[in-house]
Order: sequence, then C-alpha cells, then structure tokens
Amino acid sequence: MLRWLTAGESHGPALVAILEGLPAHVRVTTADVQAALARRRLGFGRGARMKFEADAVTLLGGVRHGETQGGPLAIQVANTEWPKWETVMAADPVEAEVLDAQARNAALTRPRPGHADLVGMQKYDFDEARPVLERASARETAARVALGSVAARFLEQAYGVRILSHVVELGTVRAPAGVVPGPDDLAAIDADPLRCFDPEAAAAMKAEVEAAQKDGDTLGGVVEVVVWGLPPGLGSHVHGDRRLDARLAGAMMGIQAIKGVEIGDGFELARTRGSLAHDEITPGEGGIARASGRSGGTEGGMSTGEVLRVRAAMKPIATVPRALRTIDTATGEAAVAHHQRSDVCAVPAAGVVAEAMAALVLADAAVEKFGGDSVAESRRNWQSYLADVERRGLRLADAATTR
Ligand SMILES: Cc1cc2nc3c(=O)[nH]c(=O)nc-3n(C[C@H](O)[C@H](O)[C@H](O)COP(=O)(O)O)c2cc1C
Ligand SMILES: C=C(O[C@@H]1CC(C(=O)O)=C[C@@H](OP(=O)(O)O)[C@H]1O)C(=O)O
Repeated sequence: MLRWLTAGESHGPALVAILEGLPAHVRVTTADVQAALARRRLGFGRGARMKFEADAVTLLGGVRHGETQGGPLAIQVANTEWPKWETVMAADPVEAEVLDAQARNAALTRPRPGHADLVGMQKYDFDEARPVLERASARETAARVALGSVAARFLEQAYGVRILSHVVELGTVRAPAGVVPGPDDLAAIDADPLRCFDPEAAAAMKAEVEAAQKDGDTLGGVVEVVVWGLPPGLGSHVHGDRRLDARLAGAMMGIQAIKGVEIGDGFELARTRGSLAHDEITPGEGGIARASGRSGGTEGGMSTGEVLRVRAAMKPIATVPRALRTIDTATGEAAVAHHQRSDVCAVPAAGVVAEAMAALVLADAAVEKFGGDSVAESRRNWQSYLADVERRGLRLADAATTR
C-alpha cells in the first residue's frame, strides 16, 4: 500500500510531502523532481507568481545516491516568496504591533464566492480568510506533483507504464473528439502554452484566455489523463472502494477546483445505446483485442489493459478580477470579494496535477497487486502474472486500443 500526505501553506516557508510504501531502487534525482514541477508552472493564463516561483526542491529522506531506499520519501518544495511573508506567516507568536504594521496582514473579511474562504471561516473559527486560503490554495498541488513524479518514475521503470495529460476543453473551445495522444507526444503537448494536442484548438484556447483576461474574468476547462502500458487487473470488482475507477475519480476530485470526472467516454456513454457503447472483444494480433476504447480502460472496476483515459473538469478560477458580490463579514454589509494576484486560467497546470494523482493511484494499485520491495522484484511479479494470463490463453493483443 502507498500512503501520501502533504503539509504547508501557500506563503509559508515550504510545502512538504511524504510518500510511504514505494519499493527500493526507483531512480530519481532532485533535478527530476524539479523538472516535474517546472511542467506544473507552465500554461498560458497563469498569474504573476508562476513567473518567479522557483519551486526549489530538497529530497529530505528516502533517496540516496539517486535511488529510493524503500523507506518513506520526504520532499520539500520551498516557497520563493517566503522572505516577504516571514512575519505574517510566522509559526511562532508575533507582537500585535509588529503584525499591524504589515500591510500583508490586513484582515480578509470579504470572502470570495467559489473559494474556501467563507466556509473555512465558519468551520475553523476564524474571523478572516487568510488562515483558510493559505492551505486551500492550489499551491499545495506542487507537493502532490513532486510525489506523483516519483510514482510515475516507479511505474515506468518497473513496468514500462507511461502517463501524459492534455487539455481537451478550455472555456467554450473543444479539441477535436477522438484524438488520443501517444506516449511520445508529451514533449509536443508541453511545448504548447495551452498543453493542447491540437494546434488549431490551442490557438482558439489562447484567444479565449486573452479575451477573459481583457474582460477581467476567469476560465475553467477539461483535462484528460492518458495512461499506456497498464496490465489487466489493477483494482477490483469485489468492493466499491477497491474499484480502480472509483479511486481515480476520488483522486481527481481531490484536486482544487475539479468538479467533474469521467472515465473514458463517461457522460457520452449515458447518451448512447448499449450496442454502440461497449468495446467488443475480438481476436487480434497476438491475443485478445478490442474494437474500440470507449470504456477508457476499466471494466468492473479493474484496468482492462487497454489505454486508460480519465477526464477532469475544472471550474473557473474563483478570484475573479471583476469581483463578485459578497459580504464584509466584519460589518455584515454587501461588498465585493477581495481580490489579490491570481491565475486567469490554470487548466494546463491542472492537467499536470491530474497526471500526478493518476500516477499515485496507479502505483498504489500496482504495489497492491504485485507487491515487491525493489523495482526488480515488482517487475518480476508483474511479468510472472502476465505470463500466467498468457498461459491461460487470455493474453491481450500487442496494440492496445485507443478508442
Ligand atoms: C493549478 C491550480 C491553480 C489555481 N490557481 C488559482 C488562483 O490563482 N486563484 C484562485 O482563486 N483559485 C485558483 N485555483 C482554484 C482554487 O484552488 C479553488 O477554486 C479553491 O480551492 C476552491 O475550489 P473547490 O470548491 O473545488 O475547493 C487553482 C486550482 C488549481 C488546480
Ligand atoms: C501558488 C500557486 O498557485 C496559487 C493558487 C491560488 C489558489 O487560490 O489556489 C492562488 C494564487 O496564489 P498567490 O496569491 O500566492 O499567487 C496562485 O498563484 C501554485 O500553483 O504554485
């Protein structure tokens, strides 16, 4: 079993993340994690912070000489702006007059609709939103991406599994349906400022972000995670909380601002007749094949061994420059929501976060099925399972279906 946790605030000294249960000998360096975090900073529409945030990584534990050791992995991601927030976000008590002299410490009493501000103040007994937004901020996703990048390396090094994500919708713009990027297309996707695989749609998405920015507005969209090389049988049909689709959906929904999840053709399948909704099983080149890939690579809560596709829908950024109506909680009077530096659109970054969460869930499911305390043992167990599936005449065809 893999377990992971993150801690830290958006303007505190750093985020920290722990991953427990990863086998030994996963090759990973500080530079690898740093590179994964650089991908998350990408994306047209992100705010000022991403222009200077360095996401400085320290591998605090679990890695020695470029390889995991089998113990918990601890990663620190520093917040570049910490020196400016040292007083306002100090862990230890600070004199009231010192705090009052800090403009940054002004009470945030005009909660933003769509963010955690108001409910967090109600629930955690705070008179202003600062202590809530510091942890609600998607800054925390940097810690998850750091962990997910190591999980993805484990999946690739042990089993040859490859993961990517791309933006399929942004505002009203949709990339052409039915186009699934291959495992080698990630560099091209990352090279696009919108992380969209279709150049025409990417240009329209860019225009959509520019228009929203000009109007003082924000945008959401839909990302798709695509995973190649999974075996059949991760997850299980025997209990709801063991289903791979449920675990993936929960992980996606756990990302800030994600409001919908689809596996494969998801909601579209609900509008389709059964004769056209399922992936017919056919004799194929070297084994069992599928005539289509509508299920998105899971059936009965288990991976089918076909390409896995998970989509996550992100609502528009809550900090709308053309500020929304709210109340001032200090007076009870009508007001406009507080506005500070913010992204206009973070959908390309959300794709990278979704990839990381998929990697963690899939690595967990793989460790659960195959065990193994080292990468080599994990690989042997996987291969022995696939050999047995083949011996029983149930081998999958070489080319996995995309749709
Ligand atoms: C990568 C990423 C970046 C985000 N950036 C911002 C931002 O700059 N400003 C903002 O108000 N919300 C931003 N959000 C969304 C908030 O974190 C989110 O709206 C808030 O947590 C409330 O969403 P919830 O209702 O799903 O919890 C971002 C989300 C993600 C995934
Ligand atoms: C810091 C990140 O995203 C932040 C997510 C976020 C929010 O409310 O979710 C608000 C903004 O924070 P700040 O006010 O410090 O600029 C974003 O920049 C990041 O992704 O690393």
